[in-house]
Amino acid sequence: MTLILRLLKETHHLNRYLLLSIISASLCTIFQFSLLLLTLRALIQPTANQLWPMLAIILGLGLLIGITRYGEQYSGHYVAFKILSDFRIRLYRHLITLAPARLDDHHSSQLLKTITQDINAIEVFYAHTITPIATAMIILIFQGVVFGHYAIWLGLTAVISYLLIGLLLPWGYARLIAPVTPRLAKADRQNQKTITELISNQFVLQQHGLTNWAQKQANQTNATYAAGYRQKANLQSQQTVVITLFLTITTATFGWLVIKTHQPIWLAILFPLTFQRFLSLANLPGALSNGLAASKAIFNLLDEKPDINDNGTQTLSTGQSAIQVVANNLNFTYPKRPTDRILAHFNLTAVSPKIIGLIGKSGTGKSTFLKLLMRWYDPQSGTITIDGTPIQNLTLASLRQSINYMAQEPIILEGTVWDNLTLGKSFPEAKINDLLTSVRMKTVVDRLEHGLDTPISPRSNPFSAGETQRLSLVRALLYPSQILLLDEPTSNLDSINEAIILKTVKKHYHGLVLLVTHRKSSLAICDQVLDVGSLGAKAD
Ligand SMILES: Nc1ncnc2c1ncn2[C@@H]1O[C@H](COP(=O)(O)OP(=O)(O)OP(=O)(O)O)[C@@H](O)[C@H]1O
Repeated sequence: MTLILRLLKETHHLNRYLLLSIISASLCTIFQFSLLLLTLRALIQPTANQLWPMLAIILGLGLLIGITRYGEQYSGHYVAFKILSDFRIRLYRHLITLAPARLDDHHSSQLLKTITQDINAIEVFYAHTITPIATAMIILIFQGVVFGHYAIWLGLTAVISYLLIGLLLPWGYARLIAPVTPRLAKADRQNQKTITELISNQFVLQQHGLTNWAQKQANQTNATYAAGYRQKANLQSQQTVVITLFLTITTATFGWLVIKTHQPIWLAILFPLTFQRFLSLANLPGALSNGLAASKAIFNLLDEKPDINDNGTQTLSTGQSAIQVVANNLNFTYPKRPTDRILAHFNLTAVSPKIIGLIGKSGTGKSTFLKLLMRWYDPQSGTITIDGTPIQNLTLASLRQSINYMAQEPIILEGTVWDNLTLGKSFPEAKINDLLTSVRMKTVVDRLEHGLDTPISPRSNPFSAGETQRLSLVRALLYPSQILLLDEPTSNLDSINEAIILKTVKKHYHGLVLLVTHRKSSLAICDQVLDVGSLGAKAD
């Protein structure tokens, strides 16, 4: 209930459209009911002198049905699409405050599900629950009163039948289906994950003769999913059968009452045609349970507090070339692994212009220190200062603009080669060509049919790993910054690529470079080498 109230509160600005949808839907059903009633009455009890007025009324009702149906669809879809876009925008905005830390942990696939599938489920929830329930209640009263006007027993039978079919049965089945839905969703996720892994890791599986084993795993998760799906489908078919049975019984009872109370026979024909709005409620349990589960996931994400705040007000002056970074007595554990201390009393001083190599055993915390410097996370205690200013006192924008970060896996964006280098800012082509020449990429790019205008994307990248890394160095050099963080940028590359990258950095970069590396050959360009283990990073 709290969830539903919060959903309504969060979308209160759309309430007038919801109301419009409910009013249009109710009017539409009232006009349909009146049309059926008048037509049946005219057919079964024809009166010659009423033919033309009757035809005019029927035509008028037809027109009104069209208009109100349009109003219902228009406002319903408006609410649904607005909710879709509003929640997406809110979630994206919120994610920007949570990222990069939130995307740095290992649950980003769940996050993507929340952004895509869960928002869609909320949209379905609004489209298929609130308006249908409210409309059904209005129609229940209206049709109950109309039938009651002919005979009180007819009115009562109609109301009880509507309640049974629109409320009690769906509610009963909702209780039966409720435990199955999350189980099914979990099995579905597991199944998709297993199959994706089976396909994407096929090479490794074949190499180790594990294809059959992986296939068995996939069959098992698939069987669990299929069993859950069958259970849900069975319950839903059962519900359809029970509803049909109830409809038959209530129609027969109503017909019998019509005869008993000497009412016109067309009332008995009209009655079974008046269930449309109540039958549509039968699908409610599915939409409701999916919608509630989805809103829970979305609200959990929206309620998540960022690991860092952006309360700093100072900015770094961008012009100066010399810069000093000091880490003083840092203590840090990742929020998700609070018992695993990564940095303990960690100290480091680095002054530009200099290339400083950071070395240390795998997992000691070299990349972690870079993440603290970029403020993906804040340390539990200790400070990092740049030119004497604690980085918490700087605006995030200023801090991050003063740092260029190149990771082991270069980032390729959807767009042309030019877009990927310039990130939308305008640069003289000669400057780009110069840098491309420095990293020996000019001829590689020129060989492409459309040169710098060639479209590339993470899925369709015509460059090798080394070439992509060299392009991302050009991007880094185009955007001036005082600090360049290189997180094992050459570890996947051959010595030629490594040499090109390091020589270009040495030649073109005049700020402070922190180079995390395991390769002895990379250390040759460093002015200073620091072993993070001796500075306070995790010893084992
Ligand atoms: N987002 C995270 N959440 C929890 N633990 C993390 C996270 N990122 C890294 N770790 C853990 O922190 C420790 C230090 O990782 P880090 O990547 O800083 O080490 P590293 O010295 O750069 O290692 P390598 O040389 O292998 O790249 C590791 O044990 C790692 O598993």
